[in-house]
Amino acid sequence: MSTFPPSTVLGYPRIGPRRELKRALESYWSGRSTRADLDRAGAELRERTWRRLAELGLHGLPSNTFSLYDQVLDTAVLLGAVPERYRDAADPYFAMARGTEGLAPLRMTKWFDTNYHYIVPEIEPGTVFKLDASKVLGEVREARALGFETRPVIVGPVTFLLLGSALERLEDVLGCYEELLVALAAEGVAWVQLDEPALVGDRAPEELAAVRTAYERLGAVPSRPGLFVASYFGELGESLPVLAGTPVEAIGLDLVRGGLPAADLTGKIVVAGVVSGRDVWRTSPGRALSLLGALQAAQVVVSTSCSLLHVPYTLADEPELEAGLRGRLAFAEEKVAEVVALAEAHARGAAPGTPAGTSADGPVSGALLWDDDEPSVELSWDDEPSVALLPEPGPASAEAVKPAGERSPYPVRAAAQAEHLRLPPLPTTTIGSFPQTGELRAARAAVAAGTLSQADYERRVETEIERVIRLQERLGLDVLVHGEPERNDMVQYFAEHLDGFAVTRNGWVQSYGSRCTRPPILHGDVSRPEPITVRWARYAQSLTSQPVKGMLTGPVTIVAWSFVRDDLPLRDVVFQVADAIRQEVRDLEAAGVSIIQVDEPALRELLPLRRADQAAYLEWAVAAYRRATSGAGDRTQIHTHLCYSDADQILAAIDGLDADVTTIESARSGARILGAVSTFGRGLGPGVYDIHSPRVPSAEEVESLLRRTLAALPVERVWVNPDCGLKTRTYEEVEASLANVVTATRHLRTTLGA
Ligand SMILES: Nc1nc2c(c(=O)[nH]1)N[C@@H](CNc1ccc(C(=O)N[C@@H](CCC(=O)N[C@@H](CCC(=O)N[C@@H](CCC(=O)O)C(=O)O)C(=O)O)C(=O)O)cc1)CN2
Ligand code: MET
Ligand SMILES: [Zn+2]
Repeated sequence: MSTFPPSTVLGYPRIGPRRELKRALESYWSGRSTRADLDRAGAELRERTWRRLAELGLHGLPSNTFSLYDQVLDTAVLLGAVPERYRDAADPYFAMARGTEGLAPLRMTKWFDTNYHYIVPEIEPGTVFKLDASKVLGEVREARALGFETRPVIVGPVTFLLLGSALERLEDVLGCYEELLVALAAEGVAWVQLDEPALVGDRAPEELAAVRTAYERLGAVPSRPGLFVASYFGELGESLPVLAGTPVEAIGLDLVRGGLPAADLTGKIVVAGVVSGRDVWRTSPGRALSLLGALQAAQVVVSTSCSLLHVPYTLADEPELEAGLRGRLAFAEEKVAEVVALAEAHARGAAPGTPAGTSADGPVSGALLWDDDEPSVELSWDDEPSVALLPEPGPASAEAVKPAGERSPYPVRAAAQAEHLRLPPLPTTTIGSFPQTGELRAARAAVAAGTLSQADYERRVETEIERVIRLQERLGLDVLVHGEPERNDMVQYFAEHLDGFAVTRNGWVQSYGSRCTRPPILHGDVSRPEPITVRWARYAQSLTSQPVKGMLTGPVTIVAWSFVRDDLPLRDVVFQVADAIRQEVRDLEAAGVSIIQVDEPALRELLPLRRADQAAYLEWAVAAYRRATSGAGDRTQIHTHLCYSDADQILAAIDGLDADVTTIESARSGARILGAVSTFGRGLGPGVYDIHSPRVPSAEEVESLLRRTLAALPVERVWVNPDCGLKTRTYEEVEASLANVVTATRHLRTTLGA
């Protein structure tokens, strides 16, 4: 087996530094360009990435890290797991990802504990696996034509099947992987990377047995590339000795979140993830080199802890960042430079902390890595003892805040709210955002460019709020929203109005498909200099006699979707944000807003991957939410919103949030949540409209989902709403869909005799 290149990354961003892929995709989807145009845009992005990685001095270049939508969907296509109903679609790949006329898309859910979403493979007993290696081989050839030898990256068989809840199909799938290895060897590929992040979670004995079977079988393929199994997002734990006992030549370890391996890896190549792919902080060279030096292995390769998909492209595109902060940061390109510099230092046998100084061959090598040698503190959410030993966070300000938990019990509040709000049965509402129009986005860009005044911008926001209010009145919705037109994003907007955060101009990170966010950087103590949303809420309420919900993002979500300082326990940081939101809740209430929604869609996302750590997390996360919301009086109705399909796993914690009403994704996931909600003790709105798809649901479809909800919950507690906010949809889609939602609800009310 050949040696492994001394430095590599597990994966790379693919949306393009200026979101070129987003534009190419959306242009193709809207019919403004052809599939060939899209493919050309993809090829340009791949070429640019390989060239840049090589320029930065990286030795082991990955391929197949590009995807037009999602790497798990690509793997399903690779293995032939395309459900029958999509096969005749004009473009089956995007039909699975987004749905088409009359055809709902596949489910989509969060990739482990990240804000990236993957398409859930649909594997039925009748699924026939059949290899289609064209994309993988195509990228290898494409890179080779440019002069680059690459290592294809593919989701591994165990993770793929666990994501598709079909581990029993291991034998069938392994046949395809064996065939793939043979094809790659015939192509002259030296190494292949199989990603197995699922192995960092708790794995049952039969799952560990599947790991053994899989890698013994693949290891036994007579003529094959070297096998590199990559783990990330945590420590392998009990999977490590199993994997180490198979013939795989190289094992990737996340040494940012996990510790040095406990198993004997002296016969293996260790691909050491010492540069974090999950944060934007510079790597401490001292810590990284001592880890590298401590590894006992046949070869130590320097790498990232996971794919760099989760960080922005480059600091070079952020001229406005304050210099002091900037000096502490590294985005993808800078992280690649760190990997290269660490590999050089490690090869020279540098003692920890020795400046590299002389590595003058790369444009960003030495200086970036070494000129500030402050050891950075480890990620605090792995830091259990410090979490346990934390003192209670103090109040945000000297002004005495009421202690958490002082609202009356739910039945008392529910009665007070019913009296005050006088809503019909099955009240209809939406989740907050209405379509973000191109005009609004352009107006924000114009303010940033100095070509539109703040006052003119604010008038446009008001005009949009009025349009949204009138539309909802016309549609006949019961609880209105202002539509969030003033927000670029539900997290970034709050970060821009709180002290302690920095935001980027081009720091885009893919969230799903063509959708991206610019995660703010939470680098200091958080506080709220002044009210954030009150003026918009007050304006919206002034336009109508219907109740308008105030709309806030919860503390866990603000932190989860930001890059967070690593010198404080995560819990402390979340409580700082909770105190700021608490002030906003009280100001909204004082302004006469009688329903306030505090979104917590990322509550599930930060749930630790190992069960042993989950209860402690849920306890403080729920406490932070209650701290943010419990300043409201009994008559004020607190809503929360979560949007992921496996909320059933933490339903008890969601109940613990003590919100009066919870709206939750359900339509996109075939209403599977309904099986678990009967014990839920408060108002609940399982979504009846999948907003991630451009499809308009019919009134019949909505009514049938509502009937299923009513079979699971008492009618007095049921709310009617979409799965999530409407910002990614067009007004045309939204009007038609919401009209059907209202029609279905009214029809159902008549059949209830209500
Ligand atoms: N942070 C976060 N995470 C989340 C969600 C979320 O809403 N926020 N929702 C869930 C699903 N994930 C999502 C992630 C992103 C988007 C989304 O719509 N993102 C927008 C960008 C939002 C944004 O920052 N918009 C800015 C910048 C918009 C822009 O593109 N401006 C143009 C210029 C304006 C123009 O002429 O069009 C440019 O920069 O080129 C604004 O509105 O101000 C997109 O990809 O299109 C939706 C859902 C889970 N995770
Ligand atoms: C990802 S959850 C989104 C909630 C937010 N209030 C919205 O409607 O956009
Ligand atoms: Zn949502």
